[in-house]
Amino acid sequence: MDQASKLRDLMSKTTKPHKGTHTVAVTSGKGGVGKSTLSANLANILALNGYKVALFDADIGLANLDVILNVRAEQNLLNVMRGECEFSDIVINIKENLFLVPGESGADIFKFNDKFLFDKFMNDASVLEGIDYLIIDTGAGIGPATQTFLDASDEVILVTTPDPAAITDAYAVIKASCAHRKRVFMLPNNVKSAQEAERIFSTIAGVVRRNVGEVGLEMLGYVPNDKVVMRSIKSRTLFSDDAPNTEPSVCLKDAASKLLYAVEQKMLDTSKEKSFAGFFKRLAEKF
Ligand SMILES: Nc1ncnc2c1ncn2[C@@H]1O[C@H](COP(=O)(O)OP(=O)(O)OP(=O)(O)O)[C@@H](O)[C@H]1O
Repeated sequence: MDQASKLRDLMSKTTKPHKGTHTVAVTSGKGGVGKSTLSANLANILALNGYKVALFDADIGLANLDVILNVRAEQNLLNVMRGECEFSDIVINIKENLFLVPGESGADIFKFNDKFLFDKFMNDASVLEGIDYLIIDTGAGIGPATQTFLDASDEVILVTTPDPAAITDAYAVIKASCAHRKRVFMLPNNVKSAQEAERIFSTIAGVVRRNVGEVGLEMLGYVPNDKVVMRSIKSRTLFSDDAPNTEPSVCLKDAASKLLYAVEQKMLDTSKEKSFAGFFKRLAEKF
């Protein structure tokens, strides 16, 4: 069986009714705050709950997700756009319901505006039409490529740590890249307690209210600083698999439930058709 047929076969084994692909960008103001670790574990939690999930690594310059997931991404979307390989060749099936799509750090992907290859990619991308959640690990900061990924996504999760520089940079992302969004979810990471997470949230929310205006900043939850997280990173495993009952996993499961609830609610009042390939079409139009 060729790779495209294998993927189609995996897509057909579904446990939940497919209601379109929801795209969720995970971003941060500053690098090294845990964005990739939380993206991978959030995707894993959704996959464990029966959703079909693709993780799109848009931060490949600082190659991360393949390391975290302990796989080797030989080629990425850039190779597809150059016509060097097929889309299905780059998709890595990590485990049941979880797929990795190695991307590129930004605009380079869509500089290759060969219409034939783009149309072919759009057609080939239909192998992942059954994906329920596309989680995008974007680059950190306010660069134009990251902004484009945020603009093309349905939801944005902003990760920050208690580090004052990370908080200032998180605010800068909201001001520069999210001022027009109705909703941005905040996910403080590496915190000492729920109270510390709340304090970070109210600080940023206060500054946003005074200076940016109508962005609906919502607390998605928090993840504590915990050696379980560090241990799983070192052993290249996911803490949500290794230690499902520890505080980081339980907290991230709570955040995932909140995300699912918010997305389901939004679906009730929008008829916008969402598809896996549709996200890349939106992205290409924006670049
Ligand atoms: N909750 C946590 N508890 C303990 N350590 C953590 C936690 N979250 C992240 N870390 C540490 O932070 C490091 C950086 O995490 P990660 O690579 O996910 O960050 P990132 O924001 O994606 O970085 P980059 O900007 O390079 O993409 C990890 O190696 C880990 O040691």
